[in-house]
Amino acid sequence: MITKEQVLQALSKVEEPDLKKDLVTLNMIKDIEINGNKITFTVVLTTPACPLKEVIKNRCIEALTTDLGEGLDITVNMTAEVTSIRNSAPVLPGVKNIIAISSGKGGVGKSTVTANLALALKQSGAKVGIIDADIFGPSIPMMFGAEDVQPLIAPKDGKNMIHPVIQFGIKMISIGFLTPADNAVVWRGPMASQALRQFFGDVDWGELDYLLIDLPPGTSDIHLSLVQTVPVTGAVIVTTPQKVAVADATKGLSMFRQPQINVPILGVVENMAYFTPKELPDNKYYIFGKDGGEEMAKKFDAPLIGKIPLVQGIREGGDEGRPLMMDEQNPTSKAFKETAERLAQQLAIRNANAPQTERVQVS
Ligand SMILES: Nc1ncnc2c1ncn2[C@@H]1O[C@H](COP(=O)(O)OP(=O)(O)OP(=O)(O)O)[C@@H](O)[C@H]1O
Repeated sequence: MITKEQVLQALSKVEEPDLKKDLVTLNMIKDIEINGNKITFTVVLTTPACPLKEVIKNRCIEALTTDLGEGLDITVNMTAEVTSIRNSAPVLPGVKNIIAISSGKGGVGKSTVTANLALALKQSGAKVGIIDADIFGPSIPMMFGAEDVQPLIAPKDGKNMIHPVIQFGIKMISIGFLTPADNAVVWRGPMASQALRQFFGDVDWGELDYLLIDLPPGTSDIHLSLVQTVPVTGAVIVTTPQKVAVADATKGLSMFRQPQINVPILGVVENMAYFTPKELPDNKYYIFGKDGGEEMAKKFDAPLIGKIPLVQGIREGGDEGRPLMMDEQNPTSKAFKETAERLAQQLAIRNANAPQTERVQVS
């Protein structure tokens, strides 16, 4: 008769390819049931967006067959619980990961990438939120077709809390929901920083796997307010391959790596990496230069997590308030899906290997 111990013994030979430890040590095997030659168990992955789901599943079956023989009836259920190192965080304990999305130069597509990555993560089964931290030029409400929506304000535990707007299954907050768009530009720096702090302290975010922060371009007061307000789990740098964009993105990357800030870089996204006309699908035109983001990632030893093409549908999706990821059949959605998977993967690796980021203290 097959025992639970034998099953665990076999599965302890399967390594999680990213975390480089076996599934049993990582506590990823749950609910083993054995009935004659029928074995059922669950593998709890570190993210529903795990790109290695099938690989891990097949390796489990292989390991069991090798150890316990052919002719087994094996059912592997794959589920996921997003990992977090924020368990005892004083601010937003229900939010597992806070991810800053940053760029150097303006207009490189940071908000577009944020919106589509959020949707790709959500489609994988994760709970996702966005803070539009671009107080001076908020674009998230428009990109999600939610410009006229006003968030609800309701008391919770004796305090008035803002409920995030929920659009396409993503919880979001933006200054654009709270003030008329024309007002935002005249805000002074300290007021903008105060608004950002309120997005953390006065919004009822509930439980989230990933909270994406769409930062303003450059390295601003808002960036510093962010790292002073919450420990940021990691940062993503968005750039086009263009020289000036890469030069500015490098400054952004270096800021997160400064010893007193010390936010891990989860990856670089090269946006507008190439253009492929519909009528010539095999041709690639490098309108903004070639591989600039990739080279930057290499130089700074950061993972390149995606190359997004320049596609009319991406621009149209943004302008029409329905990001391209809402159309899962669109061939370009694959680029965002894969980028989201690599982001989730890098985050799981980061959470397995490094402690909580410290909040930056003002001295
Ligand atoms: N891959 C792409 N293909 C086509 N258009 C794109 C792509 N990425 C972004 N865009 C378009 O480029 C414009 C700028 O994008 P977006 O607003 O996301 O940039 P940003 O870096 O967030 O800008 P800001 O500096 O204002 O914060 C938008 O019109 C958007 O639709």
